[in-house]
Amino acid sequence: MALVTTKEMFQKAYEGKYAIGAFNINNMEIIQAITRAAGRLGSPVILQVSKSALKYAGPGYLRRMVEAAIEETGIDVALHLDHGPDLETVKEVIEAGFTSVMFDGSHYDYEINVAKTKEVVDYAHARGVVVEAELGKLAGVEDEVKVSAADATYTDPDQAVDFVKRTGVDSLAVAIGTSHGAYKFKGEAKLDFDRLATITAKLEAAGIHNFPIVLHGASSVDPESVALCNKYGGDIKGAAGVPNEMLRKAASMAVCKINMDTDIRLAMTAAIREVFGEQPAEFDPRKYLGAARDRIEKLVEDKIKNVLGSNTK
Ligand SMILES: O=C(CO)COP(=O)(O)O
Ligand SMILES: O=C[C@H](O)COP(=O)(O)O
Ligand SMILES: [Zn+2]
Ligand SMILES: [Zn+2]
Repeated sequence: MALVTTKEMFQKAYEGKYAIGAFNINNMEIIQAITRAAGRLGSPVILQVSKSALKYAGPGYLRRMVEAAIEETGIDVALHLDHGPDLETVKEVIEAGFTSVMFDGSHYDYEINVAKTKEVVDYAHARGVVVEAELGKLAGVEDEVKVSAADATYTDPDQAVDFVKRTGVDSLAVAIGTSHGAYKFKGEAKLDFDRLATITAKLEAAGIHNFPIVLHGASSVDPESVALCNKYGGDIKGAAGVPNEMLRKAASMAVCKINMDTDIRLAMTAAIREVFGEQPAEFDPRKYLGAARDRIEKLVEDKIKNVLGSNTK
């Protein structure tokens, strides 16, 4: 019933073999849709804000809207910085009351990623805020890239253990084949679950128990939303996401946080396009934003109940 960190959420999710949904937010309708769905299902939820969403809405606005949502629904919410690029942004959101931050140093050389992540961990932990970091490069494997080259971008299990030990992070985003956006796979969807299992086994062997793993780029890219967008003037071709059964499998393993933004964008756009397509005379924002809010609410409800398994937790 409050703004909380992800600590307890993740431990319960790990033991219960389910995952917490982490949904990107940037306006009131999206926040209401996610928290109302979660509230109805008695599910904890993570609301996450990217650097560009911070710029769009402002950290103070977002925190106050999230507080209003908590007041309305009574659920536990973690307010999280998504892909924090530097310590300065981390400081800004902690100042604004965020309870969790991600520092994404995955594009730096390994030792620099370790050093910068450690700096963020020291700063955040001193203020009661938890930290997610990223290791490995999140990008789909291109058909023409050889296995060895692809290997280099996936998270190395031994490095993951070293990274967690040296930085003291609370959770780790790994690269096992997902990618951001609506175009994740060219052919058949494939995730490296063996690698995920190895990462966990090595962490356990090193005495790091029940360590939460995070899956970015986990939207399933609902074909119905894509079709609606295209039916009403959109141009989204070759979109493909992570199948729900793979997300369920990840949730049953060490993955405690599943990130979804693209699915929300598509649901919102589909609903708005449909209103404009069917009712060209409509110009009341509450009509199309309300329809968008309804569609996002249904999406989140379905994810919580049928994919994440975080209902009544
Ligand atoms: O990982 C994400 C945000 O950090 C979102 O991923 P999607 O693009 O698959 O929704
Ligand atoms: O991980 C990326 C998220 O989808 C956020 O994207 P954004 O930077 O466009 O807000
Ligand atoms: Zn990244
Ligand atoms: Zn991400």
